Amino acid sequence: MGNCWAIFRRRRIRRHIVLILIGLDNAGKTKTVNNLAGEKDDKVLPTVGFKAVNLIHKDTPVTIYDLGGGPQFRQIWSQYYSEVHGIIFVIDSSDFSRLDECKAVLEEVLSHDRISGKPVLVLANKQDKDGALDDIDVVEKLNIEPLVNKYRCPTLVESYTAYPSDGKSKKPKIDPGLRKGYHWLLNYIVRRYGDINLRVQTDIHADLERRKRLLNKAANRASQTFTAISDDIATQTGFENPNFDPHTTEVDREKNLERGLIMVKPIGVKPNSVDTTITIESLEDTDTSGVKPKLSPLFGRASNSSTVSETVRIELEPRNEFRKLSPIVRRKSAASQQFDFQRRPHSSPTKKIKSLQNNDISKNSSIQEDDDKMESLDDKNAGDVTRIWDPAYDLKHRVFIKDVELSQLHREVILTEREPQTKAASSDTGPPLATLPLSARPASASQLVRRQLELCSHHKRRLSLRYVHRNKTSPERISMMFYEPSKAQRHLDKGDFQHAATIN
Ligand SMILES: Nc1nc2c(ncn2[C@@H]2O[C@H](COP(=O)(O)OP(=O)(O)OP(=O)(O)O)[C@@H](O)[C@H]2O)c(=O)[nH]1
Ligand SMILES: [Mg+2]
Repeated sequence: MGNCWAIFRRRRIRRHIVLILIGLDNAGKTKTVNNLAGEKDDKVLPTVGFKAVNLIHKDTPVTIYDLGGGPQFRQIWSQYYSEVHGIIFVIDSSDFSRLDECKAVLEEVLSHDRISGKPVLVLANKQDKDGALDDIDVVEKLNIEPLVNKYRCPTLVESYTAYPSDGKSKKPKIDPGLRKGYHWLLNYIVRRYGDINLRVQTDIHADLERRKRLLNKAANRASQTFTAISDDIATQTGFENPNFDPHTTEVDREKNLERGLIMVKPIGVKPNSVDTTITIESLEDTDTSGVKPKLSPLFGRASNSSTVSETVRIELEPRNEFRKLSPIVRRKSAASQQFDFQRRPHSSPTKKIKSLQNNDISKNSSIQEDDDKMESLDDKNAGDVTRIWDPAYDLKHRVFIKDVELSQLHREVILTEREPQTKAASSDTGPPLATLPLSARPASASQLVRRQLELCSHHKRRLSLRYVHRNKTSPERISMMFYEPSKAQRHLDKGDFQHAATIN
């Protein structure tokens, strides 16, 4: 009865053994796996990436990943380590010049925490060549014994020759050394399948968790903080402001500063991060009692409480989505346009303000979408670190919502002027967009975001906002809000948002 139960249990376990076949390039890995699979191969080519071979061993399916051994492919080996039950490491035992490299690579593999402890078959290939090292020499030259003891890898070293097919027999012969080694490895795994597979599953799960954590981390890193300070600085720091007024004097700007006009300045920019979030702060200070606080960028006034500072964190859509949301205001009266885009301010507008005296941009503009154009411009400008201005688009204004360091992933909004809405009825841009609000071109990042909200409602897009409430005495409170657009609205207010959850 006990025997029956043992047989029943053994049958119930569905085994699937996964092996990797690695070693330096030209060691003969592909030739070896072809031998094992009984495949004829007159000529083998270097493996680019990997090749998966499925075999059966005593009713158990076996998958062997034959990985490319070239230096450029070795870095992908580790991606397979978690899911393998055993390792086959092939050595060209006739190539003495690469023994040191081989030793270093073997140690790197065995020391990997997803490999150490797993069974390893070391195959000393090309025994047919003159002077080839046999298995005992290989153990000695590669210092295999202390190595496998150190990393607790049950190991067998076998010497063999991966035979070429002779053309007569259907299947290539399998060298007895190879056969012996292969069977040893599979039998070892089958005997301890429960333990080894548990380890494999645990490693796979841990990898998935790690990947999730990394993704979350990347998303957090992607959050950039921008503090509202002024349009001038906005231009200097990557928010190229098409409404930047070159006629404003330095003194005026100082005054604006005192009045708390919005400036946009990235804080703590980390290279390689993606700017998916813009934070605009409205700060109110007790010392500036006579000064009216800046309007909250999204929802009217900042808090009236003198001690509270409010941070509005606006999650923008990912780049593609953002592009769809981005406003394009098409200019119709090109003749009146005097703006010199070749010499428009880039990184330091203050020095070039004088050159922009002729700017005569109408404040009466509205928003239209033009995805096709945006698409082509997006392609054109992908990776545009230096922001070369293309005269072909000289009637358009660009607003870069990113810092230059984040060049690969920058977002851009292209704005050109358009005639007032009354004339726009005959425009070629389609009727639905005519209902979009007439408003001045965005003067700052906050206005730009407000535009996104307007478009969001117009296009019935869902928008989520993550709020961070701060004050000087209590800890930060983070809450999420969602906006589900139901009807096109000219203005959005706090009441239009659903309060979804308080995170903290
Ligand atoms: N003489 C001899 N040549 C062999 C033997 N095994 C493989 N070769 C030859 O060695 C060369 C490389 O073999 P591959 O199987 O492509 O080597 P690999 O390890 O897969 O190389 P990569 O895919 O680049 O990592 C080929 O020309 C094979 O014909 C062998 O046992 N004896
Ligand atoms: Mg190969």
